[in-house]
Amino acid sequence: MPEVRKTVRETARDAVDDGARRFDRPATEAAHLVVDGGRQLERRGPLTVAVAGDKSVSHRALLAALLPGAPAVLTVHNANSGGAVRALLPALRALGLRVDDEGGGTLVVRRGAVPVPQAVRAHSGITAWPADVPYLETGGSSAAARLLIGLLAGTGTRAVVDGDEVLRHRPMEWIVDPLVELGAEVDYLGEVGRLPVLVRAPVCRSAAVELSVGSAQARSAVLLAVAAARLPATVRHPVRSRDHTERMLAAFGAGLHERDRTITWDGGPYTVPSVIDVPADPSLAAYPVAAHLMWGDGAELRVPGVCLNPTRLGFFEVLRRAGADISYEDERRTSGGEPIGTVVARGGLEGLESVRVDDPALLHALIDEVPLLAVVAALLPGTSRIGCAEELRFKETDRLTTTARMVGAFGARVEVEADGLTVRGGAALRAGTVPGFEDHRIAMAAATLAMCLPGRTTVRGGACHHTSFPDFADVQRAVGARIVEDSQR
Ligand SMILES: O=C(O)C1=C[C@@H](OP(=O)(O)O)[C@@H](O)[C@H](O)C1
Ligand SMILES: C=C(OP(=O)(O)O)C(=O)O
Repeated sequence: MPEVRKTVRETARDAVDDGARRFDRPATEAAHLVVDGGRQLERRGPLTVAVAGDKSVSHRALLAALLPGAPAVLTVHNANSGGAVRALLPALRALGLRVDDEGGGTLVVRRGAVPVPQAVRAHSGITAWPADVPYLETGGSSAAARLLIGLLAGTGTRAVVDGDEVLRHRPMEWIVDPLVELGAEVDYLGEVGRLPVLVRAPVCRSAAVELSVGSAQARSAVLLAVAAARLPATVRHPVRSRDHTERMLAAFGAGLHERDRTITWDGGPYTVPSVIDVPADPSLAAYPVAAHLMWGDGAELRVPGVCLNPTRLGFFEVLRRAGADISYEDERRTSGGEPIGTVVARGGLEGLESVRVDDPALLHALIDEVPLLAVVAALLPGTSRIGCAEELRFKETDRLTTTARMVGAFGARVEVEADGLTVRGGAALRAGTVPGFEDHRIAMAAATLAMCLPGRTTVRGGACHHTSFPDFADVQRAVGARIVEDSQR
C-alpha cells in the first residue's frame, strides 16, 4: 500500500484548482443534437415508452461468462447496445470468447473460440509492451475496464488492460490497491494509478479489505476477483452504492452476506446460468421522466420493465421527496436478483421548491443522473444542493465542472464546490448553443432541458449519447420532443 494515500475528498479538492482541464476533451467529432423547444404530441393521454437494458447489469452479465464453471454458451437478453457495453466485446474476443449479436439486444457468448487480438493503442510512455499476453482495450468504459481487471485477477489470467485517452486518466488504484492486498500482482505500465495495467498474478490471500471509495466498480472488481478465485474474503466499504454484482452472485447461489457495510464471501460454490435477462435501465428512464415533468402538460408517463433496485432510484426518490408525483408499480418479477417494475410519472414540477442530496448513499443512487438533476433544479424556484459528490470529478469528465458549465450556458446560476453543486433557481433560462463535453450524461441532460425552453438549442457533440442510450432521441421524440441529430457537419 502507498504510505500516504490521498482521500477522494482531498483529491477532488485538488482537482478544483486544476479546473475542468484535467478531464476536458478536445473538440468533439460527434454530431450535434438540435432541439426545438416545446412538446409535440398528438394526444395528451397516458403514454408508455420503453428504454434499453441496464448498462451496469449488461456489463456484469457478459463478464459472468469468464467466471469459473460458466456454461459453454451464455445468452444475455436485452443487453444495452451502447458504446460502453460494446467496448467490452473486443476484449472478450481477445480472451477467446466468441460473442454474437443476435439482434434485439441478445448477445450470445461462447467459450473456446480462437482469440481475436486487439490492436495496441500507442502510449507516449511505453516503448515495449509485455509480450505473449493478450492486450485488452475497453474504450472509454471504466466499468468494463475495472470489472475486467478484477475478473482477470481472480481467474489468474495474465493480460494487459487499457482504455482510450480519457479512460487512461481515470483512477485505477481504487481497484488495484485492494487487489494487491489480496495478493494479486498488478503493474502499472505507464503512469502510477492509471491504465494500462498488466495483471500478472492472481489474488491468493484471504484478507479483509477496506475500500476507501464508494465506487460500485471498485467493490465489484474485488468481489468478482474473490468469486472467480473461490477465495473467502471480507470487504468493508464506506457506502452502499449500486449492488448489482452482489445481487448477481447471490442469484447464482454464492454465499455472500452483508451486514453493517461489510460483505462476507464464503468462497463456496455457485452456478452461472445459461441465460441472463437484463432489466431496463433506470438511469435511461430518468430522461423521459424528467422531460415529462419539466413540460408538466401531460397526463401520465409509464416506463415498464425497469430495474427497481433501490440503489439506482435516487433520481426519482429525490424528486418524490421534493413533491413530484412519481410512483413504481411492482411487476412481481425479478431477474438475476433485480426487482423489476414500471416507473409512473404524473403532472409536472409545480409546487416543487428545490432538491437536496446530502447523504452519500443517496448520491450514489443517482450518481449518473447528477447532470439531469442539476437541470431540473435550474427550473425550480429555490436553492438546490447536490452534495457528497466528490467522486463525480473522476467520471468521463469532471462532472461537477462540466455540469455547471452546461447548465450555466442556459443562463442558470450554479456554483461548484469541492464536493458538489449549488443551483440557485429562478434564473431566466434560454435556448442557444451549449457544450456537451463529449460526455453522454451531460449531453443528454442538456438536450432534455432544451426540450422545455422556447427556441432552438444545439448541444455540441450531443450524439455521444450513443455511449449509453443509442435511442435517446427516439425515446424523447416518443414523449413529444423535437430533436434531431445534425449530421451535416
Ligand atoms: O458499477 C457500474 O456499472 C457503474 C458504477 C458507477 O461508477 P462508480 O461505481 O465508479 O461510481 C456508475 O457511474 C457507472 O456508470 C457504472
Ligand atoms: C460514468 C459512467 O460510466 P463509466 O464509469 O463506466 O465510464 C456513466 O455511464 O455515466
